[in-house]
Amino acid sequence: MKYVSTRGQAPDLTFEEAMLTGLARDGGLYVPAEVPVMAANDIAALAGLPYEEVAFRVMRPFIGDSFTDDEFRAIIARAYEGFGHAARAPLVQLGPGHFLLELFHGPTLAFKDFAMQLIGQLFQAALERSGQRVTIVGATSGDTGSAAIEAFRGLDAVDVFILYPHGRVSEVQRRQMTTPAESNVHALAIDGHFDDAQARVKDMFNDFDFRDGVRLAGVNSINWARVLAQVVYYFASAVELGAPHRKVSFTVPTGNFGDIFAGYIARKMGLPIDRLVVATNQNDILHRCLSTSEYMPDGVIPSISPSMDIQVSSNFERALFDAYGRDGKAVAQLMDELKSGGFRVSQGALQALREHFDSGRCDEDETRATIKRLQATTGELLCPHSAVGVKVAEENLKPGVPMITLATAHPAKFPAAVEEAAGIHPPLPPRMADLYDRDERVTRVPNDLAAIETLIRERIAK
Ligand SMILES: Cc1ncc(COP(=O)(O)O)c(C=O)c1O
Ligand SMILES: N[C@@H](CCOP(=O)(O)O)C(=O)O
Repeated sequence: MKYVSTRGQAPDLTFEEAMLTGLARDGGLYVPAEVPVMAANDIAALAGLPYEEVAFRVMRPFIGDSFTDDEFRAIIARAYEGFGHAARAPLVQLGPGHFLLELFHGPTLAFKDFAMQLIGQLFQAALERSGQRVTIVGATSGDTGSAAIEAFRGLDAVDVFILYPHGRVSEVQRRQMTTPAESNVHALAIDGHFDDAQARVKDMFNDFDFRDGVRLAGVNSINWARVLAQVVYYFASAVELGAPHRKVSFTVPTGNFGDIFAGYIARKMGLPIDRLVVATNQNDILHRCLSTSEYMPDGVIPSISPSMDIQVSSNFERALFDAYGRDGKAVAQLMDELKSGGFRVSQGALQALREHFDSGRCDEDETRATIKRLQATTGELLCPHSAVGVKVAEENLKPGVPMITLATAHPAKFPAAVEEAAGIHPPLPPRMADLYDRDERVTRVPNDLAAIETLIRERIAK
């Protein structure tokens, strides 16, 4: 199994190489050269299996010989043993034909744990084997950072630096990143918004002296292994509702396009997905692009679903690569245009995107109203991101095709917004009850590449 860059100018890599590399050296993102297809009877055979076994069967073809079957099974078992629900990703019915996939039972209460717990184990196994050390950098609007810190804290072979936008994450998210005491964890609060943090991370990957000097690795969804781990719950939930004998649709609260791209991969693998619906908050660049073909970032507006406050959506590049017939040059051209303001997707590529994706937008009042209404009618207390998904899903229900909305975070990560909307304060699980009493450790950094690189070099030299 080989991985190729979306910009066509970087060397092809194995799964393990792509995982440890993060961003391709031409600035692109790695994708499988070919997506393996699962036969309908192999999909049907997933019914009733434990989540871990579904994970093994779905991901195995992408791993090549990077890990043996026994190693990979053991890694998967360790990754999910700390989840607070036996089903890992339970499905709850919200109404006729509408289901919620609860992805927030992992250690940091967001869907990121599904991938991050797995790649924490994969990195550890690969680094032990090679005896190497790496410096992980990540940008976060709140959830990737806490999940990465939880997965990598205390690991000898890794220093982990997480850039989050100062003042723009929830207090629970911030404390999850700033309270771990392990010395290999470094929370950095950047002056700017998420897009700035993500741009600086990509700049570090494109600065080869720095990249090679500190052995840079990435854990954002630029890392293919992140996306792959998320493909699994599309299979697990669709099979629970009757796939492959029946089609299902998914609505996905979307920001960086990683989670919904995982659904797109599941569809390419043969899972009968009818529609993949992109749900955005008021930072609706993806909805606008799919509606009008124009991709023009116009500034991030802070919202009550802060993890989706993104205008430069990293994984959209992977979807564009396919939509442009895997033409790396065309993608590189679009990304150059993005640097100078934005781009317009060609009619052919737009049509290709619309074959898979629908989209919708949910504003702040609608988000609050959805949290309140769902709590009153179903008893389900949604986080604001999941509420965005539910509202957009309701507008896209189709008779005869079950809709699964991804619930991407636990309401307790966003207690202020949830309480304002529903009048209920969602408590943290008991294991996190002392989160507000723990000491915080964070470094404020300017939105300046050289300053951030200097700080990282100094910290890892200690
Ligand atoms: C709670 C939550 N919902 C939705 C999203 C959007 O997911 P993606 O960036 O994969 O589109 C994020 C951030 O990634 C998130 O943290
Ligand atoms: N919403 C994310 C943003 C980063 O996304 P990623 O999936 O590319 O890591 C967050 O919570 O940090």
